Amino acid sequence: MTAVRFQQVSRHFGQVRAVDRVDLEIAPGEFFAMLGPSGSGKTTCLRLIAGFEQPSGGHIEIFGETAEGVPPYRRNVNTVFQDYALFPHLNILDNVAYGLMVKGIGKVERLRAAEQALEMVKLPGYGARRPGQLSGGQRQRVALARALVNKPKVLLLDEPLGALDLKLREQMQEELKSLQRALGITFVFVTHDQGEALSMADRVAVFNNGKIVQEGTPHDIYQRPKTRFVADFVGSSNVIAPEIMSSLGGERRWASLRPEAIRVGDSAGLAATVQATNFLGAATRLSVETQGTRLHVTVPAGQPIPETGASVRLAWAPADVHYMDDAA
Ligand SMILES: Nc1ncnc2c1ncn2[C@@H]1O[C@H](COP(=O)(O)OP(=O)(O)OP(=O)(O)O)[C@@H](O)[C@H]1O
Repeated sequence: MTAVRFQQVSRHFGQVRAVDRVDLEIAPGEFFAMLGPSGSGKTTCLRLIAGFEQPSGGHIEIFGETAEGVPPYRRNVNTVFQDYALFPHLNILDNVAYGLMVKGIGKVERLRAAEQALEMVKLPGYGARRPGQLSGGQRQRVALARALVNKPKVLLLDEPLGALDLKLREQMQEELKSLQRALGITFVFVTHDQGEALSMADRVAVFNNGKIVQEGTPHDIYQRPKTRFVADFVGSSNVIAPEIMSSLGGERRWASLRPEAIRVGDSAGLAATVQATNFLGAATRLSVETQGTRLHVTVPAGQPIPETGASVRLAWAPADVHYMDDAA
């Protein structure tokens, strides 16, 4: 059984092909990330699963049932929005219980379920407050509890951590991941943050121009990008032109080379000049120039950092060069 299946699904808005013949299969219990730049069609895909949009073409199934024509509230799916969409005039418990009230569940039962959901997201006892009395991270948890209380089979998350500062975002990434494991619910997560997708997801689909350009485990996507677009978008790889690869003794094809795969020394290797150094804390990022091409190199903390303007030699293991099928 597949949790979510897209067969040649499209969604057009006038001339815009927001989603363009997408095939997709998400397994039950999977943490699936949709990653891509702004306007690449991720949110529209999520809205198609939720039922807020209908496809212009193709077929969608959710747990084996045809989704076309089924309204959002009849799908076993809930969405957590980036802006959380909490009701400011209701207290937290009523916010969380709202979906159950709409379904006609009695007061005692729905408040008990809402309390449980608040415990799940580590906010027990916060029920009497109003959304305005909570921090951003706490509001985010309430939004999550409000979706979980409905016991959806698929939880859709649209950039749910976008409004949080970095530290809180990292903490919530871990919490979301462990909650997902504990509950076994299928999570479909939209983000334009490659670090977030790679660290949280079991599988990632990379979107560009309404299409999935690559799909795989975070490791696959990072280590073996199929195209220049994926190499560039997922983790700032060096993309090296065929002429340069062949002048370096490699194949005459486009290749990607991760900044951390390049070693900097002063004896053997490719001659390069340091153009800039950028201290990042755990590492320093160098920008170097060689044969008219600029490369990025990551030097881990504790190793000597050459000065700007210094001549250095670059080396890497041939196995770290990843040739790409397609130059698009
Ligand atoms: N209701 C709409 N009417 C017209 N065009 C739309 C509509 N919704 C989305 N689009 C267009 O469809 C394309 C894909 O949008 P979508 O929101 O799915 O992208 P996205 O990858 O989620 O981007 P973001 O990260 O900015 O949310 C964009 O060009 C967008 O302008």
